[in-house]
Amino acid sequence: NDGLVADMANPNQWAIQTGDYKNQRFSQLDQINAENVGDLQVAWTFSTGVLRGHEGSPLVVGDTMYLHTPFPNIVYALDLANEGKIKWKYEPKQDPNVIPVMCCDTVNRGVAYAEGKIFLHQADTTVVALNADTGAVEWSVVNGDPSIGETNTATVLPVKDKVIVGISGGEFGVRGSVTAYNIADGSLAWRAYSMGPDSDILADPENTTHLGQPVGADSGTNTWEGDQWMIGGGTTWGWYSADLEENLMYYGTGNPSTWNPAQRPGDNRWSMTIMARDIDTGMAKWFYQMTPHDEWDYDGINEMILTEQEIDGVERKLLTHFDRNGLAYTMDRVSGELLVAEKYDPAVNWTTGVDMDPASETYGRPAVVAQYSTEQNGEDVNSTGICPAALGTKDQQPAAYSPETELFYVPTNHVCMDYEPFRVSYTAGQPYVGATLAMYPAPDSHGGMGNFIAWDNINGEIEWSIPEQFSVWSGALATAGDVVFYGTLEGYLKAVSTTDGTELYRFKTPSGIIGNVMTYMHDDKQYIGILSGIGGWAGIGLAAGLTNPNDGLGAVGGYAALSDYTALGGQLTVFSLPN
Ligand SMILES: O=C(O)c1cc(C(=O)O)c2c(n1)C(=O)C(=O)c1cc(C(=O)O)[nH]c1-2
Repeated sequence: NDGLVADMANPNQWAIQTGDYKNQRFSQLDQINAENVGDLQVAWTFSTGVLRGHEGSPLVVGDTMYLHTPFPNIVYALDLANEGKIKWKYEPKQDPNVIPVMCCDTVNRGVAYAEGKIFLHQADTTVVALNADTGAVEWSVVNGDPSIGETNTATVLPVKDKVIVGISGGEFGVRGSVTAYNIADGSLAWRAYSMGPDSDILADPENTTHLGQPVGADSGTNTWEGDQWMIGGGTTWGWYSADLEENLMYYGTGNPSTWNPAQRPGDNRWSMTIMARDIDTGMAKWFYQMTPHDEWDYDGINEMILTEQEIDGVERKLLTHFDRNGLAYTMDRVSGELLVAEKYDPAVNWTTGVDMDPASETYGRPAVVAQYSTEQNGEDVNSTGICPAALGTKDQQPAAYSPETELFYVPTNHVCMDYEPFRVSYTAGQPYVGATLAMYPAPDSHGGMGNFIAWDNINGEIEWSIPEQFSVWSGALATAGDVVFYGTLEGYLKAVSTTDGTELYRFKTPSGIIGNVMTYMHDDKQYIGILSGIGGWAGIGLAAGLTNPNDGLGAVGGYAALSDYTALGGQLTVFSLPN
C-alpha cells in the first residue's frame, strides 16, 4: 500500500492510529518543543456527543480529520481548511444488545485510512469501508457474532492490499482469531485462530518456530485438555504492527478462557503469545508464549514496537513489548529470538523472572512464585497481594519510542490484586470469567496507581519514572521537539522532557483521558490532539454507573476515587502555540 506508506511518512499528517507500521508513536514535528511547550493553548475543541470511554485518536489525512466515538461508533470527517466544519457524519445502526457483551466498556480504538477509504470496525464486529470524501459505504462485512460474545474494540491494520482485523470476547469463551479482508471489496483473504488444529492456526509444524524450535504438529491443541481450546480465548483486541521488508505482521493474543486456571490444565497454547505472520497468507513464522497457563488474566495483546538498534555493535531489527505480566521483552523480530525480559515495575511479584538459558528445559518461561499462583492456592481460595493486578503493569494504552533518545515512554499501572478463582460453566454469550477480583494501589510504594516511565530496552532498565495518582491509561506521543505527551485519568494532558521527565506543561481537559495523544501540522502550525472521555476498564465504574467494589472485575473499587476528579463526556481538545 504505497499510498498509505507515503501518508504515514508525512509528519504533517497522522495517517494511522499507531503513528506508523512500527507503532513508534513518534513525530518528526518540532515546532512545539521543550523550550516553548509551556506556552501551549487550546486552539479548538469538539464534543463527540457520546459519554462513555474514548480510546484511540483522530486521524489527519490531507485537510481532513477523521474522528470516531465509542458505541454507537459515529465517525465524523472534519474539514480543517474550514474551521473544522463537519464534512460528513456516519452513524451505524447497531443492536444495543452488544453493550452487555463488551467486557471493559464500549470503547473503540479508532478508524484507519487507506486508498481513499476509512475503515471502521464496529462494536458488533461489522467492518465497514467508507468513502473518505463522502462517508458513503463502499463495502461492509460481518467478522463475528455478538450473540456468542464476539465483539470488537480494536482498530484495524490496512497493509498491502488487505485490512487485518481482530476480535474481542476472552471473557465470554470466544476463540480468538485474526482475519484479513481484501481492501478492494471486503472479500475474505485468510483467518488465523489463536488455538485449534494447524489448519486453523495457520502454523507449519516444521517451519513455524517457538524460541528457535519447530512448533511440531497440533501445537494449538496438544496443550489443552479435550475440547477446551474451542472456547479457549486468546482474543486479538490489541494493536498490530508490520515490517514490509520482512513481509511480516505482529500482534499478541489474550488470556485463555476461563480465568479459573484449574479448568484448563496445560500451557494453553497459543494464548498469551506474540505472533509473527506472513502478511499475504497469514502463515505463522514464529510464536513466543510469554505466560504459559495464565493464572492472572495477563492478556498478551499490548503493542509490538519495532525499532532498529545496535546490540554489541551490530544493528538488529528488534521488537519491544511491554506485557501485562509486568515484563518488558526485547526480541529479534526476524527470528523470534528472545534477547531481554525484565520487570518494568519493581512491584511485580508473581514471577522471579524469565529463564534466559537456551540450553535449559524451561528456557523462555517465567518462574512463578508459588504464593502468587492462583491455581496452587486452589478454587474458592483468595490469593492476595498479587502484583500486577489483572489489568497488568500496562494494559492496551500504547507506549511511544524516540529514535533520538532510544528510550521508550511507557504509561503504566501500579496496581495489585486479590484473585479468587471459582468453577464456571460455559453458556454461549454469557460471561465465562471464573474469578472474583479486588484491586488496590501497589503496597509499600508511593500510594498512587500509576507511573509514567522511560525504559531502556537494551539494558532492560527504567531510566526515570514519574509517579501518578491513577494508572496512566492514555497512549503516549514522543516528538523530535524533545517532548513526550500523555494524558491522565483525572483529565490532565501533560508534556514532559524526553531526557529526564521534567514536567513542562499540564492542562486539565473536561474528562478523564484514556485516548492517545496525536499531532499534525496544518497551514504551517503544529497541533496536539487528545480525546477526553473517562471509561475503559479502569474507568468502568463511572462509565457504566457501577458502584459495587467487586464489579467491573474489581476495577470499580480500585478506581473509586476517580469520581472525586472527573465525570463523563467525550471531547477532542486541540492545542497549539499562540500566534
Ligand atoms: O479478552 C478480551 O477479549 C478482552 C477485550 C478487551 C476489549 O476489547 O476492550 C479488554 C480485555 N480483554 C482486557 O482484558 C482488558 O484488560 C481490557 C481493558 C480494556 C480497555 O479498553 O480499557 N479493554 C480490555
